Amino acid sequence: MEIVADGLGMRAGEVWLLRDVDLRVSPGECLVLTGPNGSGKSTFLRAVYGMQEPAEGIVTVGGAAPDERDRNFRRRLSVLLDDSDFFAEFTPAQHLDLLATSFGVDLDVDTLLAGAELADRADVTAGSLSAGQRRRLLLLGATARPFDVLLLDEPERALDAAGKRWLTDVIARATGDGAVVVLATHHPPLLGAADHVLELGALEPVR
Ligand SMILES: Nc1ncnc2c1ncn2[C@@H]1O[C@H](COP(=O)(O)OP(=O)(O)OP(=O)(O)O)[C@@H](O)[C@H]1O
Repeated sequence: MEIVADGLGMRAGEVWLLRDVDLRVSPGECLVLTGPNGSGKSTFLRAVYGMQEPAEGIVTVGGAAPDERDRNFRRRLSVLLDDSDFFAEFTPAQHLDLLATSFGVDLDVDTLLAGAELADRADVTAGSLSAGQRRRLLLLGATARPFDVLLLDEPERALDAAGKRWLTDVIARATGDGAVVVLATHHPPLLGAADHVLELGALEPVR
């Protein structure tokens, strides 16, 4: 599913966060969004997910306007924008079982948990995981399910050095499988995954 922005402009109140953005991200490619706090990275991700309308121009996903309310659309986009996809009373193994059931896929839960270094945490309630372990579980959930597009907002949050290397591998696997990945980051090494970089931060007043 290709992502296309054509003359895209997004505002926050009386400033343009981004304007006149033209880009095309094809299957197998990764777009990395960079820029300081408040520069519009999350806003761009919300536009791609159809949560926020552009003020100008258009963004399309797979040739159509994105709509997060559309179930078929949501099944093709995997999104990790905050920590909400998380059930504190479920164990990591139960999270992955639930995912396998809802997407009708077989998941090798033990291998996935081992890859995320969560094997010894498989059967404790997720509410008792550390911040970095919780992030690993969320990333695992977002990437173990089928998707054509993966949207990640600061996926490196709370990860240690080994976790960040694992994240890099997970992203490479996703693009290698032909998905489009769009991620916002404050972790410069993730720019190594980028086929395209959108640098935000030139806030311009709305006249
Ligand atoms: N719902 C909203 N209503 C009004 N303004 C908003 C809303 N959401 C975000 N903003 C504003 O838009 C600007 C961009 O926010 P955004 O979250 O997109 O930045 P970001 O680049 O992701 O920042 P960070 O690096 O801190 O995550 C900020 O000034 C923010 O206050």
